[in-house]
Amino acid sequence: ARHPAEPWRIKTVEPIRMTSPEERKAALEAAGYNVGLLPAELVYIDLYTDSGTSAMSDRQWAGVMLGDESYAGSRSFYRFEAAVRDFYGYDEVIPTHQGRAAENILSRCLIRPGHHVPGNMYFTTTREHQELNGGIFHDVIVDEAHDPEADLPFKGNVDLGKLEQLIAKVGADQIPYVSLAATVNMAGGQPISMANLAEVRELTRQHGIPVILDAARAVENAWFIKQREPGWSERTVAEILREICAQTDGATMSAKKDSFANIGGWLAVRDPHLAEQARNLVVVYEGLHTYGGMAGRDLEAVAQGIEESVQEPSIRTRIEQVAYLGDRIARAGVPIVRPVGGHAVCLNATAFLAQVPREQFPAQTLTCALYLDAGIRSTERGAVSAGRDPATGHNRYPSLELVRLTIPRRVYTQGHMDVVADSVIRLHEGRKALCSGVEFTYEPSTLRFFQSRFRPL
Ligand SMILES: CC1=C(O)/C(=C\N=C(/Cc2ccccc2)C(=O)O)C(COP(=O)(O)O)=CN1
Repeated sequence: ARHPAEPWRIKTVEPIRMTSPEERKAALEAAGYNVGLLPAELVYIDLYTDSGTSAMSDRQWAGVMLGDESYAGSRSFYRFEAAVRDFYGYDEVIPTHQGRAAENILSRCLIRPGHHVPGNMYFTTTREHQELNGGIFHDVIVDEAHDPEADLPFKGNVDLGKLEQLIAKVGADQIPYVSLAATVNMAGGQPISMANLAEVRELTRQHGIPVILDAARAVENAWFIKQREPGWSERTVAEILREICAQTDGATMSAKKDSFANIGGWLAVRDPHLAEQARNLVVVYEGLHTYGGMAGRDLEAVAQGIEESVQEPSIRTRIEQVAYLGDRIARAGVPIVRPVGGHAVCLNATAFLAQVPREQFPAQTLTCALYLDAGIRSTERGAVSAGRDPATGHNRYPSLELVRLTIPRRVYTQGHMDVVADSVIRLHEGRKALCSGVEFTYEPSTLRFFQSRFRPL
C-alpha cells in the first residue's frame, strides 16, 4: 500500500525529540513499566491513543477565538447542536465533556441493578458505567471478532443468534438497550455493516428494545461501508453516517476521535423524556445543558470538526495511513489483527511473544519493549485492560491480547510510520530474546489499565 498524500499542508509544528536508550530505560523504570505513566516529552512517537490527540484545523482554531462563553444559551452551543443534528440526525443533543461522561449519564438514566446490556464486544469505560449502575454486559459480537487471523470485512457485526438467545433468556424488559459500537475498538477498530445494523434494528423493534450507538469512530465505519459493503459505494460518507445513526435511538459520542477535538462529547437521543432525564443529570455532573463541561471554544471546535470529519479526502487519507502502516508490518510477517482497523494497527502479542505466558502479560511486555527500542508509546489492549471478573476476582484472559498502535489524525507523516514499522519489524526479528514478561507491583481495583505498575520478570 502507498502512503496517501494528505489533503492538507502543515502550518504549525510542535518539536518532538528522540531520547537515548539510557533515558528511556530510566523513564520506563520510573513509570513502573506502564508506558501510560511516562511523561509525554519522553515519548518520540505517541501512539497511545487517537483520542483527543488529533491536529485541529485552521477553522477549528478560529472557532477557539469565536467561542461564546455565555453560561446559558451560548451561540456556540446552538452551532454545536445544529452540527450534531445535521450530521448524525438526532434531535435532542446534550453536550458532555467527553465520551465517558455521556456513558455515565446514559447508564444512570437507563440501567437498573440486574439489567442486562448486550453489545458488540466490550469497551472499558462503556462496560464500567454499565456495571457501576448494576448492569451486566453480554458480548453478542460474531465469534470471528475474537480471532485476530479472521480476515473478514465486518468483524464488528452482531451475532443475531446470540442476541435472540439473550432476549429469550432474560426477557426484553430486562434489557434497557443494545449497546452498538461502530467501529469496535477492542476488536482492533473493526466496522459493523449496514445490513447487520438493520437486522439488529428489526429484531430490537419487535421486542421494543432501544439501540444506542457508540459513535466515537462512526465516520471510519461509514468509510468501510462505502468501500466494502455492496450497494453503498455511490453514497457519500455523510449520507452513510446519517443512515448508520438512523438505525438507532440515540448515541454517546467522544468528539475526541472522529471530530478531531482535544476535548468534548455528547449524548443524543430521539425520546424527549429521556433527553429531559439526561439534562437533569448533566447539570449535576457536567454543567448547564448548553455547555456540558465544555468551554464555548470547545463547542465551536467540535462543531467545525464534525463538518470536516465527513469530507472524503480527509477520512480516506486517515484510513489509508493506518493501512500503510499495517501493510508494511504484515508483509514482514509480524502477526497483526486482520483486517487492519480504522484507527489502529494491532499487534497480536500472544503470537508475537509466544514464549511469554498469559499470566506474564505479553501485551504489556511488548509495549515496554517498543518504547525501549524507539521511544514509541503504544497501548496494552489485553488482559491488563480486561481486568478481573467481578464475580471470581480472577484475571480475565481475552482471546485478543493486543498491542494497539493508535494513529492520531493529521499528526504524523510517512517518515514516522516508517520509524514505527522498522521498530516493530526489528523487535519481531529479535523476539526470541524477549522471553519473560512482567508482574504487577501495584494493581488498582477499578480500570487498573491506567494506574498499574509492573516489574520485569
Ligand atoms: C469506542 C469508545 C472509545 O474508544 C472511548 C475512549 N477511547 C480511548 C481513550 C481510552 C479510554 C479508556 C482506556 C484507554 C483509552 C481510546 O484510546 O481508545 C470512549 C470513551 O470516550 P472518552 O475517552 O472521550 O471518555 C468511548 N467509546
